Amino acid sequence: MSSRPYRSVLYIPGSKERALEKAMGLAADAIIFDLEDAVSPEEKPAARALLARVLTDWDFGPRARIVRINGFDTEWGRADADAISTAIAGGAKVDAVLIPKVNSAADLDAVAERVPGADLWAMMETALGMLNAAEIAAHPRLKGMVMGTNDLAKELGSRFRTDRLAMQAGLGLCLLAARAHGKVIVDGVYNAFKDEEGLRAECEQGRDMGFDGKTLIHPAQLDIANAAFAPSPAELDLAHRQIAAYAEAKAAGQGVAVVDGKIVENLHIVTANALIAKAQAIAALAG
Ligand SMILES: CC(C)(COP(=O)(O)OP(=O)(O)OC[C@H]1O[C@@H](n2cnc3c(N)ncnc32)[C@H](O)[C@@H]1OP(=O)(O)O)[C@@H](O)C(=O)NCCC(=O)NCCSC(=O)C[C@H](O)C(=O)O
Ligand SMILES: [Mg+2]
Repeated sequence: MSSRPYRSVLYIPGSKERALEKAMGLAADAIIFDLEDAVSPEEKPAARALLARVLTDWDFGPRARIVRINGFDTEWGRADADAISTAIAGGAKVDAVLIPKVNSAADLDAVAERVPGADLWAMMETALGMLNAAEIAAHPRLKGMVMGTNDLAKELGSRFRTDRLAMQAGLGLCLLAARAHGKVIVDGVYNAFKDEEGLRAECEQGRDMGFDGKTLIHPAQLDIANAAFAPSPAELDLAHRQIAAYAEAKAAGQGVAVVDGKIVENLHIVTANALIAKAQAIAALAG
């Protein structure tokens, strides 16, 4: 699995130069430069050219750069892929290409062939994609998955609920698939970008389920996601105490320690070390 943090993954319409400029100073772990749904058909050619320039000339620091292209079932998809491929060959820094509405591993093959120079990420947002999540996650070029909960709700005909009951089957299937194959997985967006409490609750739900972070649509959502998906001081304190107690137990010839009334075994030490490594990666990102 990636050691790079993906707590906050901000979508920016590829057509909005001002927002792209602003992103260079925002506390996002990763940016999705969007050519798909946030860009109107009329704006797509200009957005493609703008992104090629921006990704070559501008400095986005440690933020991961992910470009969401249009699907190959649209008139823009192949031209997007070719433009990104050419830009990469010309020096553009692109960490990954994000493919929308992935239904099967074959959808990834088509893009993989056309963009040899970047990792692939998949938007998980169709009913068929949910059912094929395991083969999609197993694709050798795939490094990450992004939940597209708006499109999924549209396909399911489901309604928004704060507990996201209708999403649970799909979220769970994709999480299982991503974890089985060691891939990054990021939760869907929270549309009401002025509703801080609602966003915080949904971030915490996603974090507790096991997601690496949340996709976001507005800079005002960054701090909440960054806080929710980072290890808390209390969690880090517990991790250090577990490691110390387990080392002591082991030295005394025992396989199990007890901390705060709960058993600590080797598997808990693996989790504790992963948590500390995550905190260190976040600190390194902040410089
Ligand atoms: C939602 C918005 C349309 C709101 O835009 P606006 O009204 O302009 O917001 P503000 O005036 O509050 O903006 C304040 C400043 O912040 C900058 N800004 C705004 N949004 C972004 C952004 N995403 N990244 C970077 N900077 C941003 C503005 O430029 C202002 O800056 P300044 O001029 O200095 O004051 C807008 O936020 C927006 O377009 N968001 C992105 C929408 C988007 O990308 N949608 C597609 C992805 S979601 C999706 O497709 C999900 C998935 O596929 C699914 O199926 O679920
Ligand atoms: Mg979508």
